[in-house]
Amino acid sequence: MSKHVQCWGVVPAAGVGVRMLATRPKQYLEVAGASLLRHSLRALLACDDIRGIMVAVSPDDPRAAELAGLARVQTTPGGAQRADSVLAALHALQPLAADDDWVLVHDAARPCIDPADIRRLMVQVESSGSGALLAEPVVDTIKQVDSAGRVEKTLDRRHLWRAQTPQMFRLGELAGALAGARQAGVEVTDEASAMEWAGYPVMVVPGSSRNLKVTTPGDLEVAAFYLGGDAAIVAPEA
Ligand SMILES: Nc1ccn([C@@H]2O[C@H](COP(=O)(O)OP(=O)(O)OP(=O)(O)O)[C@@H](O)[C@H]2O)c(=O)n1
Ligand SMILES: C[C@](O)(CO)[C@H](O)COP(=O)(O)O
Repeated sequence: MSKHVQCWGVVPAAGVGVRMLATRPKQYLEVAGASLLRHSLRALLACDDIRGIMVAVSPDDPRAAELAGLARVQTTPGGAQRADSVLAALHALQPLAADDDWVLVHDAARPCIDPADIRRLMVQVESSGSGALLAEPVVDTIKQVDSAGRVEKTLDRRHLWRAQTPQMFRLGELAGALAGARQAGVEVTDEASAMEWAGYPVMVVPGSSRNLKVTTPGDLEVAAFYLGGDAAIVAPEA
């Protein structure tokens, strides 16, 4: 990153993890000796160019205390939807950062991200000047299906990519796009969708399939494989 424009991290970690069917929000499940959230933070913290990281956490969850004292990490209350949590974290960063600064938004639920892939995204964004996200080309044949289960058509996979995180945009533009989408009632499931909606160019940078989002119990086993450890079975809490 150039000297005057800084780079920050935002980690949405305020979800409930309904699809994980666990006894605690999935970002606090342990794999290979650390929570998913800690693995995700570790990868971002390995990038020296990231000045600081704002983590959006559930205000009611005492587990967020596990982040206390971590250098370069601060927390702020998240919101009802992922986009609300990201916007809350951007607002919390605004007193520390400039609108032109870059922000890398990375899901707490993507613990297997390789710091080398984060750096590749940063280099690409710096050289092109356009915001970008890590993404994976689709390798399957994809069907568009109607509500009755009838195939309408087969999509051209040469133009289809699976969005991952980190997603990297300028702080002011991203905050404006997310706030605008919310005000217009447009539901966005990632930062790139808000930026597309607001009319900004967005590029993809090829990522790796190891950067999976841990969504269901089976994903935890895959994450444990990549992180080189066991996935803890979380017993119901007293
Ligand atoms: N209100 C929300 C919802 C999600 N997230 C975060 O966004 C990331 C990706 O979201 P997802 O995988 O959908 O997480 P959950 O919403 O927790 O999962 P589910 O939909 O199964 O409840 C996760 O790190 C999650 O903690 C968040 O910060 N605030
Ligand atoms: C941001 C994301 O991880 C990109 O794949 C994804 O959109 C998260 O949202 P979801 O709740 O799983 O739809």
